[in-house]
Amino acid sequence: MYKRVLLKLSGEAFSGEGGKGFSEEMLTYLVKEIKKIHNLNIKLGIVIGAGNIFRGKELKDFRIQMADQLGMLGTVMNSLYLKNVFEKNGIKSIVVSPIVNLPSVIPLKYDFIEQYFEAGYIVLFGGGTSNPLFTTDTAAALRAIEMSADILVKATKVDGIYDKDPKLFEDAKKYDNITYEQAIKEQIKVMDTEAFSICEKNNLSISIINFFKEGNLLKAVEGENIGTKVSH
Ligand SMILES: Nc1ncnc2c1ncn2[C@@H]1O[C@H](COP(=O)(O)OP(=O)(O)OP(=O)(O)O)[C@@H](O)[C@H]1O
Ligand SMILES: O=c1ccn([C@@H]2O[C@H](COP(=O)(O)O)[C@@H](O)[C@H]2O)c(=O)[nH]1
Repeated sequence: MYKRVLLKLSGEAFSGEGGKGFSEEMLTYLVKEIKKIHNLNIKLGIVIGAGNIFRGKELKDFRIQMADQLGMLGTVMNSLYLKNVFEKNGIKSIVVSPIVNLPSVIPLKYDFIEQYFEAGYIVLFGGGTSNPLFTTDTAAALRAIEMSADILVKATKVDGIYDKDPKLFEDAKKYDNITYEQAIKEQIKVMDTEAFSICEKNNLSISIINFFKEGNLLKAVEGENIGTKVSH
């Protein structure tokens, strides 16, 4: 079982697939799935996307730098939202972010992260990389390295990596294992090339799983390859 896990959650984990906003039903499901791994006493960091609010590239009439800043703020909103949901469910968490100065958000300081883990907090990393032109996949790779995670689990809406987008091609074939090199060479769109590259350089394996299948998150943390594993 992995002891230090960085979980990248799609913003759509809050809204349901293809949706916007926050769904009570989805949040109940999310808490149930998180409780299964939180009880294992692992050090858990979470990076949340903002697909349920804004993705920069979806805002067509905006300059990309502007749109991306809205996206990054969306990730902070999601982190705060999740902190509140966790609180109501007896789960201790803390929001850290390099981009905003708000009373419930702590500035990102590497030296303190371990103390939050030791005190039993889940650390919610908001604000992405703090730079436009990236996505939260790259932020997840960065934060995973910074917290010395054993694994980066990307919990998304497909069962893993396929040779082409399975949402568009019915005949797409799934890989159980793939190297970073192959993922980059084949320009696999499930995650940014930058994220694959950071993980490759730092020898951090990635597990891509379908978040919407009950029990998948627990299995991934226990080390089962239920989706696709990216490694050397
Ligand atoms: N080769 C591929 N294998 C698997 N999925 C692929 C592939 N190419 C494209 N995809 C698409 O990538 C999507 C997952 O990435 P996406 O960025 O949309 O989600 P996310 O990062 O989980 O969400 P968010 O933007 O909210 O963080 C899947 O829905 C899938 O359709
Ligand atoms: O480092 C980052 C991270 C995110 N953004 C912007 O936020 C949105 C939401 O993130 P997703 O990973 O797509 O869910 C993203 O589309 C970017 O617009 C950013 O600029 N920099």
